[in-house]
Amino acid sequence: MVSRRAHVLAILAAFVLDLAVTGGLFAIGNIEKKDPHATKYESETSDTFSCCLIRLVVFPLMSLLALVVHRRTASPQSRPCTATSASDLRVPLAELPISSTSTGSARSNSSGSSGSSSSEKTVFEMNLDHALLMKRADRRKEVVMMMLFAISTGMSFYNGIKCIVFHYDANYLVLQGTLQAITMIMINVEYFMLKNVLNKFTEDQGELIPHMHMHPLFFQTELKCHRCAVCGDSMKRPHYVAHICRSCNFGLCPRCYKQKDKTSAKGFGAWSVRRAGEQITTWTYFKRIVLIALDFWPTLVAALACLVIVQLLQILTPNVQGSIFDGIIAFLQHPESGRGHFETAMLTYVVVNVLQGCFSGLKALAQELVQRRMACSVRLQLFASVIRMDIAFFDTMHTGQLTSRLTNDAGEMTQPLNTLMNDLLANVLLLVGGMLMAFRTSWKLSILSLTIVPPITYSYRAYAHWARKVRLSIQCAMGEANSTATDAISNIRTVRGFSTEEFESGNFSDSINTSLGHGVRNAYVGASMTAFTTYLNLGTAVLILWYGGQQVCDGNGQMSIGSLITFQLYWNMMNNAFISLGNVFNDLIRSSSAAERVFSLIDARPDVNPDEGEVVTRESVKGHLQLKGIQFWYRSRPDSLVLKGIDLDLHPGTSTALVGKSGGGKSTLVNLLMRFYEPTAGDILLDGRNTKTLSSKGVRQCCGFVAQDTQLFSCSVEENLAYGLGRDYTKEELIHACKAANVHEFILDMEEGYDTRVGEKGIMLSGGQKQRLAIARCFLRRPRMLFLDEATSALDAENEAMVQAALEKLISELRSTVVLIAHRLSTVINATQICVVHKGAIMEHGTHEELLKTGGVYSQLVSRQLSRDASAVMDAKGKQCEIDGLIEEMETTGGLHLEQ
Ligand SMILES: Nc1ncnc2c1ncn2[C@@H]1O[C@H](COP(=O)(O)OP(=O)(O)OP(=O)(O)O)[C@@H](O)[C@H]1O
Repeated sequence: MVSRRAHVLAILAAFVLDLAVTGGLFAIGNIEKKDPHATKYESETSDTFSCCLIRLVVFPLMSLLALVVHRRTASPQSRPCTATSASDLRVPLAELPISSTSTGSARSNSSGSSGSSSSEKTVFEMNLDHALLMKRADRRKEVVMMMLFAISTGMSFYNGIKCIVFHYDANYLVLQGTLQAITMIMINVEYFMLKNVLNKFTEDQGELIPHMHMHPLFFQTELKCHRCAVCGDSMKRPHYVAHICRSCNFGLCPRCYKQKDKTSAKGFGAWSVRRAGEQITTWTYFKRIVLIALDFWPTLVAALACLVIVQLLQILTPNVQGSIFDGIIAFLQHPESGRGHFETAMLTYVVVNVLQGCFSGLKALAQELVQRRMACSVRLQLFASVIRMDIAFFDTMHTGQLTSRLTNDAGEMTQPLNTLMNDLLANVLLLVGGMLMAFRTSWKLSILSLTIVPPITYSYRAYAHWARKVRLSIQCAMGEANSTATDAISNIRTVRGFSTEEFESGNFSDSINTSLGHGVRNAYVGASMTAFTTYLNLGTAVLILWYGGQQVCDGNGQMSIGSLITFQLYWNMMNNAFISLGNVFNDLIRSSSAAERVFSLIDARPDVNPDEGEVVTRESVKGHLQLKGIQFWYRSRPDSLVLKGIDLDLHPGTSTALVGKSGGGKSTLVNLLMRFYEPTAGDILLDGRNTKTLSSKGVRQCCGFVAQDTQLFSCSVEENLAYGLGRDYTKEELIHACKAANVHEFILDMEEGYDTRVGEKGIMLSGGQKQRLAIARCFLRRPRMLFLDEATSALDAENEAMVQAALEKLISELRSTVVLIAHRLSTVINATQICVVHKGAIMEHGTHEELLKTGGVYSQLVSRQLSRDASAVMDAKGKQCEIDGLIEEMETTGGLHLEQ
């Protein structure tokens, strides 16, 4: 990082150089006093001198003024917030998630932070006030700097015009011309440096919270449709506040920001996916995209070679065209000798065009090939990275956002190659080549024309900076719209059931309209930019034709008609190249926003790398699991300790049932055993080895798992059964597993048997059928460790008994270690040990008989079931099991007649 002092010293050096150049021009003017044109020299040089002095005084003073204006506006003491700004903002603050509870219970409920103090509200208000003041201060600073920019542009134009009317001495022509050109450069360099140093002195430092994110975070309002990178929640109305990183795509909602002082927020580091100290800019993404393209370097080199040839031919064309016109004029003046000149020029023109067509085709082909391969490579990398992420990552990431990154963003971010070659490289070549040729044709006209370059450059830079933010907002809004649509469509039955179609449409249109709003603003500003640059170009064209035409009319041989036409063509070429370069910025910026999202995912690394650690296989594992002092909290809820020191010993060939109230932590425990998450404290040992040292992929390959919400893929029954098996299987094996899970008959009843497609997420099957398929999938796997999370909850008593029997067989045959979570006592009664999990701890454990004897929670549960005390059941699911029991009993006693 360059220090402020270095910036100031650089500006002083620039001023000294400017003064020296002006001194040089002035001195040459004085040497030539004896010349008949001495007065003219003196007046021109003294004029240059006064302009320089104005620059040395006015430029720093204006910058100082901008600094003072910024400081005074940004200081809360000197400018308290007015009624129409910050105080207005304060009023609805009570509705914000982090507002104090003192304002009412409804608010405290919505905030979910009943412990918030009123001082927190003040800090939040202060942040809002500060953000508002900084915004206003920046705007005022920009107004002063715009005035300075207008002055520097005026000076630049003045100097350009002076260059062409200046009476050069033949002896010092090169020196004087060079000094004039340097003066023009210095005017722009000084403005640029002053602006930079001013930004350095006025920039907001942000807040660095290293354990959360490696770049400083800035409090910002109006971030509608942006999502918190940690909890995945959208920023809330009315101010849509977030603490965002200006370097990468990271934003914290106020609620997650409140966790910043807690040590438990350590896990948030997974989101800071950049290497330490790396500053992410458009340029960074640009470099990375180039690096991806380099993977296909032979085709790329061919495309580049063709491009260079095409551009060189294009640069040659105006020269040949000028020669044709000069040839025509020579032919008119001297028909004998002029004809040859004309014919040679025409022949050259034809050859150049034929070659240009041929190489353009080759370039297009090579480029298309590289681009398609690149898109493929990015999508593969992105998916590979996403699919390897921790489950915790998916807890905080919305499916809609992820798919949007895979499809839209991944496609858009590969566009830069096109932009890079067709626009950037091609136009840079045209610009440089055109400039050299233009200087060769008329250096004075060239300097005059170049005066418009700085205003266009600065305008594009400012626009590009602004447009980047707008593009990001548009993408966020589109991502939000995607998420809403995905949510609504995948939960369409719930949406229809609750008649929330209008609510969902409202949410969708909210995001779409936000994106439209940003797009419309972008269109207006973009159009103004186009109009501005068009007028600048038009002015320059008028100047060229006016001054060039005069030189041709003077007839002193300084310029021929052909040269004027050639210059005009070169100028048009440079101009078009320059305008296209502006579009390059826009395209690169658009792609860089997409790249920002894609690379942030490609760079993300899981906390646990599935391939790291000692490899274990089904054959080498016995399945003895030991849990020692396991503690755990979810990263997205670091405040609540879900497991509070669990100790358990699970022997091979045994089954352990986890029972207890909903939310007690049973599924979480199974998730840890499956290594979906790593324990926050304590160790899990597999056959005496800490699982942290084992490859999580290997461990999972020894496991079978049936989740609460049975997950099937949109493919055939057989493909679902063999999913992730990793070995060959026989039809007999498959049928045996299905028979054990009592699913074989039902599969055969379907039209296409094992080839029947089950639909998206198994939509064509009933809950019980899906569960039985998932159990059969586990049986086919013959796992060392089997985890069943309410895997039989949707089965009737008969089916459940059959599955139980199959489980018994699995345990005795394979000596598998089985952990099952169930709410029905009938499911757990035969387990080797039963653990009652309550509020993250194991309250009691033992066999059914042992637990009945202790007279604890378990025995109370059993006795309440037996006494059919419906009001004393443990939970909603407890009620369900009583009803099941009642139904069974009534069926056997003949008291219940079910309609067929
Ligand atoms: N992905 C998650 N992120 C944050 N908190 C979670 C997550 N999953 C579960 N929790 C919380 O952890 C606690 C324990 O949940 P868990 O699913 O382990 O309970 P359970 O005993 O299995 O409940 P049930 O019997 O209803 O399935 C609950 O308070 C729950 O809200």
